[in-house]
Amino acid sequence: MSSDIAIKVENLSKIYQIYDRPINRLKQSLLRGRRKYYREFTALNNVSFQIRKGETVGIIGRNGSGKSTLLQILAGTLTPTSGSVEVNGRVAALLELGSGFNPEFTGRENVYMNGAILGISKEEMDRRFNEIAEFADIGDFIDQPVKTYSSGMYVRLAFSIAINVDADILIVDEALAVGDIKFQIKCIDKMKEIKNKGTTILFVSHSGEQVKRFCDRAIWLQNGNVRHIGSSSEVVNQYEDSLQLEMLKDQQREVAASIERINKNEQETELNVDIIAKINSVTMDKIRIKTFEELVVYIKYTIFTNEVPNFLLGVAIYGNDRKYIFGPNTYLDKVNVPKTKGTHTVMYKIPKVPLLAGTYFVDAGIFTDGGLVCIDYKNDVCHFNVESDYFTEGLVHIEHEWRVVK
Ligand SMILES: Nc1ncnc2c1ncn2[C@@H]1O[C@H](COP(=O)(O)OP(=O)(O)OP(=O)(O)O)[C@@H](O)[C@H]1O
Repeated sequence: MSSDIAIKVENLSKIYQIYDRPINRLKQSLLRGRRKYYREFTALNNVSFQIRKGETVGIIGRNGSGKSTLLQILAGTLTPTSGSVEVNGRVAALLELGSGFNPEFTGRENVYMNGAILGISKEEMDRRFNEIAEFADIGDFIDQPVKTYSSGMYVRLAFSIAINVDADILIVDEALAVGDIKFQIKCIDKMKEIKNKGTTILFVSHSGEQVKRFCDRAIWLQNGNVRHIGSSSEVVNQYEDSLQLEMLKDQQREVAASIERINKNEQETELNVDIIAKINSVTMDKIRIKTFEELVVYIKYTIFTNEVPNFLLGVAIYGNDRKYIFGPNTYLDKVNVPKTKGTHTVMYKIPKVPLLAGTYFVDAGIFTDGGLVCIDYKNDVCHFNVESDYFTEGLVHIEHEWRVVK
C-alpha cells in the first residue's frame, strides 16, 4: 500500500446470517453445512475506497445502510465475509456504546486495559491518565465500575481515551450524539486539534451539517453499497436531496391520486359549465441547479372565452416546509401576458437563483382582478433541487459585507 494511504478497502462484503429461532443456530453448528438454517443478509456489498493519511472522512446513510458494520470491520472488531482491508497505523475507535469496556472494571482499570489493547505501556498510560480523566470530567466515578455509568459518562470516558492515545487513525461512530452540548463542543474542538495534527479521522454522523463542516470527503452508503464518494458538501447535498425526493415521491403519489380526482371533476365541469381558463401544464428546463444558476419555468394555459379582463399569472416558490419564499405575478410586475382565447405559454425566469441547497416547490396560478379572483391554481406542481458548495449557511444568499469598526 502506498505510504500516503491510511485505509484501503477493496471489494469488502459482509453477509450476516440471520437465524429466525435460536435453536436453528445450534442445529446449524451441529449439522455443519448439510442444511441451511439461516437467511443471509448482505450488510456491505463490494465496498471499495481509499483514505489518504490526514484526511477526515464522513460516512453517511440511512439507518441500516451498513455504516456501523463498516466501522467495526475497519476497527478490527468484526471480520468481513470477503474482500480486504488494509489499515496503515494505530487505530483508536469509538464504536457503539457498550463495546470496548469491561462493565465490571472501574473507569481507571478500563483506561489501562484500553491502553494495553492499543499497545501502550503502563508507564505511558500513567503519564496520560490525568489528561484522560480530566477530559472525561466524570469526577469520582472514574473509580467506580463502568456498569454504574450513565450513557453520557460512558461516552465521555470512551471518547477521552480515544483522543488521548495519539492514534494515527480515529474512528468515531455517532458517539457525539450522546453527550451534552458542552461536551460535544469540547469533543469537536479536540477533534479539530487532532485533525490539524494530521490524524486520519473517520466519522459516522446523521448530521449533514456536521459532516460538511468537519470532513474533507464523505462516503454515502445505501443498502450496503457505496452510492457516492466525493467532497463532503457535494455528497451530503446529494444524500439530503435523495431523502427529500423519497419524501416527495410519497407526497406525489398522494397528490397524483387527488389530481386524478380533480381532473375527473374538471372534465365534468367543462362539459357542464362554461369555464373561462385553465392551466394546462407547468414545466421546467432543469430540476437540478446550482446556487446562482438560472431557473426557467414554462406555464401553458388555455383561455376559453374571447378575453379575460385583468388577467394575471403568478408563480410562487416554497421551501420543503411549505415556507413561502417568493411569489411575483404579472400584475405586480406590470407585465402583459396573453388574455384572449387560445392556448398560450409564458416563460418565467430567475436569472440567478440565490437559494441555497435544498428542495423547493413551485405553485402556479391564473387570476383576474389583480389576483382577487382565482381562475385556476396548481399547488406543488413541480419541484427543483438546488445544490451549493459549502460557502455559507441558511436559505438564501444575501449580499453582505463585514467591516471591523473598532
Ligand atoms: N449481527 C447482526 N446480525 C444480523 N444482521 C445484522 C447484524 N448487525 C447488523 N445487521 C444488519 O445489517 C444492516 C446494517 O447495519 P449497520 O448497523 O451497519 O447499519 P448502520 O448504517 O450503522 O445503521 P444505524 O444508522 O441505524 O446505526 C442492518 O439492516 C442491520 O439490521
